[in-house]
Amino acid sequence: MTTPYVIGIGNAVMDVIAPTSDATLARLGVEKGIMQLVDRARSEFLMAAQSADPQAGKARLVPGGSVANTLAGLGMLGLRTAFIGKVAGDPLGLSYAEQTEAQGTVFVNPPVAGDVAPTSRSIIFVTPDGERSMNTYLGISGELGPDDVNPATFSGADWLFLEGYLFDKDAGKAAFLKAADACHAAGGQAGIALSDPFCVDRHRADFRRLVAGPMDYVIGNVHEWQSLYQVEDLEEALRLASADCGTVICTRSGEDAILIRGAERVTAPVHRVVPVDATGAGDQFAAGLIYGLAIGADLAAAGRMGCIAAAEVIGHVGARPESDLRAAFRAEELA
Ligand SMILES: OC[C@H]1O[C@H](O)[C@H](O)[C@@H]1O
Repeated sequence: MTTPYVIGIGNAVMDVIAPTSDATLARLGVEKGIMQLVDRARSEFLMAAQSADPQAGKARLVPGGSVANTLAGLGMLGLRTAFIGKVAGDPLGLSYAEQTEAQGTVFVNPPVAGDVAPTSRSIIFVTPDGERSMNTYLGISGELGPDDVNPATFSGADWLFLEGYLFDKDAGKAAFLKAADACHAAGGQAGIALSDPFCVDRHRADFRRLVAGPMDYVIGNVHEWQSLYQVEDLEEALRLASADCGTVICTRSGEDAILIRGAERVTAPVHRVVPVDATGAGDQFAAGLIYGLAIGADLAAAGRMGCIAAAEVIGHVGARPESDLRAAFRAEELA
C-alpha cells in the first residue's frame, strides 16, 4: 500500500497557549470553554494583559488551527500531509510556515508579502480544570478563497479534511467546493469537521448542502449535529445526517463516540483521563479516525484510534500529540 496522502484546508493560526486562573478569565471578560472571534485590538489587549499578569504561567507560541493540528497528528502517524492555509509574510506567518514544514506537513501556499492583514493568532487561556478558552483574531487566514486552491496539489490525494470554522465567508465556501471537486477527481474522499455550533447556526443552509452534497464523511459533536438539523433529539439528528451523508461521526465529550456508515453503526469507547488542556481533543480524534480509515481499519477500530488520540492530547498542554500514537494503537492491538 502506498502511504496515504491527506490534504487539509483550515485556518492557519499561531496559538498563544497561556495558563491562567478563573479569576483572570473573569477579570478579562473572557467567556470560558468556547472559541470566540476577537478583533485585532482585543487580541493585542489580551496578549498584553496575559504577559503583564504576575499570576499567569509563561505563554507558549506554537502553530495551531484545527485542521492543521489534525494534519500534524496524521504526519506523526506516518501519513503524507499537505496544508492549505493563509499566512502573511510577518514574523508570525514566516514562523508558522517554517514550523509546519519542519514538522513534516507541506505548507502549500507561501506567506503573502506586502500590505496585507496580519497572520491569525489565538490566545488560548487554559485554566487549572483543563478547560480552554480561545480568543481568535483571524487576520489574513479568514481571507482564504478558491484562488488559494490549486487542483494540481490534489494529484494522488486520498483524503481531504476541511474545517467548519473557515466556512464563515463566501470565499471559504467556494474554496471548499473547489477542493472537494479536485479531491474527488483524484479518487479521494472529502470530509469536514463542523467545528462549532454557532458557526453551524450562522450558515445552516450552506452546511446542510455541503453535508448532503460533496462530503463523504462529517465529524461533529452533539451540539453541532443538533444545531445542523435544529432538533434536540440526537438520534433524530443522526438519522437525518446519515440520510444525507455516507459516513457520520458524532463525538460526545465524556461518552462513547458514535460512528455510522450506511447501515453500519458502531460506538467507540472514550478513554477517560483527567484533562490538563482540552485544546485539540476534537482535532486529534479526527487524526486517529482518518488514520484508521486511511489504513483500511474497520469503522470501530478507526473510532477507537480517534478516542486514543484525543485522550493523549488532553493529557498535556498543547493541541498536538507528544507521544507515539502508533505504539498506543499497537498496545490495543489496533494497528
Ligand atoms: O482546535 C484547536 C485549535 O482551534 C483554534 O483554531 C486554535 O488555533 C487551536 O489550535
